[in-house]
Amino acid sequence: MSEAQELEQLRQAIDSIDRQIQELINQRACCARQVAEVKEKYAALGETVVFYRPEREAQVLRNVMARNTGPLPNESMARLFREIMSQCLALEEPLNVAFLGPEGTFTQQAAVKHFGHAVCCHSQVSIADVFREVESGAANFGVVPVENSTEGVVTHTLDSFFDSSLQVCGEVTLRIHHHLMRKDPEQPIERIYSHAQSLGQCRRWLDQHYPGIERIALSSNAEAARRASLEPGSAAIAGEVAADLYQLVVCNANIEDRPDNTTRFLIVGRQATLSSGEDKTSIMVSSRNQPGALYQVLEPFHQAGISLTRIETRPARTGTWNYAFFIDFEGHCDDESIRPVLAQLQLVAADYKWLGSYPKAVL
Ligand SMILES: O=C(O)C(=O)C[C@]1(C(=O)O)C=C[C@@H](O)C=C1
Repeated sequence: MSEAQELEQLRQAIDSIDRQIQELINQRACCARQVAEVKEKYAALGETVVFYRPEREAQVLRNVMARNTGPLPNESMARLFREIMSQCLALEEPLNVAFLGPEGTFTQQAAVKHFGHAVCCHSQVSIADVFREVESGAANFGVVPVENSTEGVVTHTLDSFFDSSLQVCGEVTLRIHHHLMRKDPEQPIERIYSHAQSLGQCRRWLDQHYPGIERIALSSNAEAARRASLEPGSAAIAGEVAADLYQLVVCNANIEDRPDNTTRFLIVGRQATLSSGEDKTSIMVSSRNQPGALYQVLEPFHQAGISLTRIETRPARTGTWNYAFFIDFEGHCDDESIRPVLAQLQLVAADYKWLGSYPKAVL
């Protein structure tokens, strides 16, 4: 057989498989439509029907990864199913998602990674605006950064929970790669723009390569890229999406000081999420101002053998030198093992707020 004949044979096989895949995807979409009808049928009169089910989506993606035999890697396969589910959900209900903008931010990438491409993403200028959009019902969900593995907590996000009724209904992590980008690489660099967090994540690289050059913190990396696209003597540190969006040349790729640089984002919404089997819970507690108070807050976790994934301190709103602790731990508030712990916490804490139970990030 010639090369052309061999290719022709294999391509016919691919065409036939594609037809079957397409047929099956449409069958799946029909099922999703029926699921929507069932949800509508059983919703109480006047009750908002909840189409988006994060716990089920997490289970579907985990199942895909668990049964995958390759040659496609688990994560690539799960990403394909992420998109299929995103399109299926759009048939049930098109979702509006508010994210910390502008266009081209890592938060936008996180939103797409979590919900897939079939949602409508709406850029917001601040974290407070993301919360407001969701609280008012203008958006179904919001996506905000909460912590970075190099630079630590995003305080604005944590503080937004003090006065908000929104719940955490999901988390998503994104490996962050920073690039130095320019409009015209021939021009000498006079200043470098980026978000303060990103300047911090590339501090050592900048000290080594551009020690005397002014670093200017802006509201976002995408804004930094936009400015660099307008000013010939400027460079920006941002991600690939921003470079594409503002047609900048990447002069130095992956300049983050730590190769495992990762940001965690929260999905906030107005609905509680059921248990997916592998969940996390976020709470906010403040301890009484007395000896052993923090110990009392942590003791129930220790007794129940529950692993804390994060603890963060923020000044509380209740008075000077009072503190609130933001605690994330493994488990769902409905789990048998978690319920008594939360009950105990409410007894010992001066203030207690449950922020949400949600599936652990799958992708
Ligand atoms: O199982 C459901 O509740 C569905 O609506 C179906 C489906 C899916 O496509 O698998 C779609 C949207 C939901 O967020 C979860 C899953």
